[in-house]
Amino acid sequence: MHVQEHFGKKGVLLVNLGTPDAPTPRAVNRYLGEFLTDPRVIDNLPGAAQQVLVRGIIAPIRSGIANPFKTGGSTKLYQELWTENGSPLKYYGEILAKEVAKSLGDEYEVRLAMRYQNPSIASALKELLDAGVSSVTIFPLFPQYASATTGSVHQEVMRLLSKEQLIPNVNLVNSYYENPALIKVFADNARDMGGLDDYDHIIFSYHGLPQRQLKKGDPSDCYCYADGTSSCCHSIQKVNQFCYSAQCFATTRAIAAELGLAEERYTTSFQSRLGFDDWAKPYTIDTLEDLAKEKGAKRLLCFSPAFVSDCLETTIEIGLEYQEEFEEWGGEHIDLVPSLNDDPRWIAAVVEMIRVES
Ligand SMILES: C=CC1=C(C)c2cc3[nH]c(cc4nc(cc5[nH]c(cc1n2)c(C)c5CCC(=O)O)C(CCC(=O)O)=C4C)c(C)c3C=C
Ligand SMILES: [Fe+2]
Ligand SMILES: [Fe+2]
Repeated sequence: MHVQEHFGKKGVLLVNLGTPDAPTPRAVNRYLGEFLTDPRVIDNLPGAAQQVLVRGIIAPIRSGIANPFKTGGSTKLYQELWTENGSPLKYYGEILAKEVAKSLGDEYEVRLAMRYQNPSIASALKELLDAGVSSVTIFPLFPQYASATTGSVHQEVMRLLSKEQLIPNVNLVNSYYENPALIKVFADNARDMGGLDDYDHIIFSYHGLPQRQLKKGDPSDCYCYADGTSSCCHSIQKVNQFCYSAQCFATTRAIAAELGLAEERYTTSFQSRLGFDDWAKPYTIDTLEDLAKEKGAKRLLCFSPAFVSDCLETTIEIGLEYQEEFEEWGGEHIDLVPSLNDDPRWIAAVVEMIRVES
């Protein structure tokens, strides 16, 4: 129900984080340069210092461009991730946009954009505005809200729209961490693997965030993420409704409930820490070490419900790097629950959420 009639199509922008254009040091350097100079991603450095540090040191070293004789860390990982279809994050994003457009039909105009690199938000938004859409619905491909991801997407959209003479109706989707259809796809994907009881333990591993950012995002100041033992963000209320950590715990609870998992069978943990500051705890890597060394765990099942498609952080970081460490500590195998990717049930879930929001 809208306050005015809509003429023309409704625009939809599906936005994910972004990925390098190619698995080469130059492209990875460009990607990391844009990503890590975002003040919502590294939020504790003055602008000029962030530019110098990221573009002069962090991105060149991480991408390997600073050392022409050795392929750098992130570039090597992207080379392992790359498939004949390119980066999975972009490949599945493109399929999602195409299928969502097909399901929504003529009433809608749908585009995929990436917060960093390509296709850019600027180019996709321009296409929608040029098509004369009556509204734009921004649908970030992050089920849980974080200032560094969803917040940054929304800020970039608002920055671009603020320059327009004609600003259409705008809908900004914040999060969908408990969407029943999304929860069911993750749960069904685990069920389809068969034998949940055969696993020694189940991990729900989310992308981490610096504790500093979690504190800013949760006025309740409960520090639930500082050591992973406090339980104040293990329920969502008005005060912590946008807390990333609280939303992650809520996603875990919903999947666990759908599967009927007892609480002692699973752990929520956080991965992909960058830098020297404390991030949300427990760290996935510490949880794996404890499970292997102290609890004698051999077979683990791992959900990655902060990501809607395969990406570096799932396929490579968990599937290869953590797997290797786990084996060194005496474990045998970490099975990854398949991501949502181009699953028709996930596509239907997105279509349904967009119909409600637009
Ligand atoms: C799912 C939500 C994500 C949050 C929250 C997030 C926060 C965050 N990330 C970094 C630094 C890096 N992240 C990198 C890769 C990456 N991150 C996400 C998602 C979230 N990040 C995705 C989907 C990906 C993979 C993209 C792909 O191409 O497959 C990387 C690049 C890889 C590397 O060099 O290690 C960095 C760097 C920070 C600092 C941060 C919060 C402050
Ligand atoms: Fe990240
Ligand atoms: Fe919290």
